[in-house]
Amino acid sequence: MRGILILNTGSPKTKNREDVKFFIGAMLSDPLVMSTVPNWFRDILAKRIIAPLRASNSASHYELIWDNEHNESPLIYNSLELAKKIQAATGMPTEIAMRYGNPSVPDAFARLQKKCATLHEVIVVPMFPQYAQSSYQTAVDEVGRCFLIKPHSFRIKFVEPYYNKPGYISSLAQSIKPFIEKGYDKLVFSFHSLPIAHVEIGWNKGKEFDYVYQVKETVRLVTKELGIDPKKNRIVYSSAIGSKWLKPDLEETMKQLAQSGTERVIALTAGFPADNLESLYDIDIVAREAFESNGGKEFHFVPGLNAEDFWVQELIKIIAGKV
Ligand SMILES: C=CC1=C(C)c2cc3[nH]c(cc4nc(cc5[nH]c(cc1n2)c(C)c5CCC(=O)O)C(CCC(=O)O)=C4C)c(C)c3C=C
Ligand SMILES: [Fe+2]
Repeated sequence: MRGILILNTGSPKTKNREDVKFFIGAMLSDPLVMSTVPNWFRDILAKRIIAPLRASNSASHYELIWDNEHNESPLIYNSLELAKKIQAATGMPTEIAMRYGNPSVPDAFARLQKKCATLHEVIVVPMFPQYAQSSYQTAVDEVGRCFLIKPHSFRIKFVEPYYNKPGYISSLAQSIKPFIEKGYDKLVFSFHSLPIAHVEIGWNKGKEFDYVYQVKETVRLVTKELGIDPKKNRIVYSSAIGSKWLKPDLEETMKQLAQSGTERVIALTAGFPADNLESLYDIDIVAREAFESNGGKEFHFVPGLNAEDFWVQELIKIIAGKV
């Protein structure tokens, strides 16, 4: 029997400052995330300097987007819902695991084995449509490390970034279409920003590792699928932590669009299939506020694909490509 592991970055255990600090420290002490800092200094910088400095501000953002009804971060809740639906639709045991924090990869492996004693293969599905060393690579490396640390009675296979897969493109198009039909001036595709140094490493390796190429391909294919005017699109980047990161910036672009007379904007992230801090806070709160307070009239946020039935069906087809 095969099993499925839905893999993502992770979220703090709670929205409390201490848990947020722990999560930020874990993320930033990852050499694939903070790669320009010497090894001996990375942990100190991440856990003792940046995390304590950033934690209160970041916790206040989590406070605004937290799923209080389910007492969970939206990212974890959405991932659990997706896993439940995939398991129900395929009959294959399905679990979630996070690169940082919980649920951890070893725990997810154990739960899959508990669900199925005859498990012979686990298909790992990193929930990153575009490749980045700080998202896809570090997550699959973690799965590899946890797999090799002790003997397992199953093998593992990885789903590759699906930035151009028809099922991802058509799902995005389907989620955007109702907003397009109401009329709009600009369609803003937001992606997580990256340090230029990471972008260059990927670009030198080729298209398979080239974040900006994959971002542009996703947008080109969705535009084609929707049959809309590419001149009304904007690609922007959010969450930059420094000047030498990918631009144009989401918030800055929203201000400029509003100030130059754009009235109706549709905004979404095509870089995160599951809603999280980056979509619910950066787009639906910060970008909305930047647009509306600068004279913009209508701001429409397209929710993530999360556990939408049409996406579940298409993701299963993407996963089946690995079977
Ligand atoms: C496309 C996926 C992601 C990329 C690429 C990525 C790069 C990246 N992130 C940081 C720093 C932080 N990321 C944080 C949270 C966070 N990041 C991603 C995804 C990508 N990150 C997710 C899904 C999350 C969790 C969001 C949630 O809802 O919980 C954080 C903590 C939150 C905050 O304070 O903003 C930090 C810090 C760097 C430095 C980086 C590339 C080098
Ligand atoms: Fe991040």
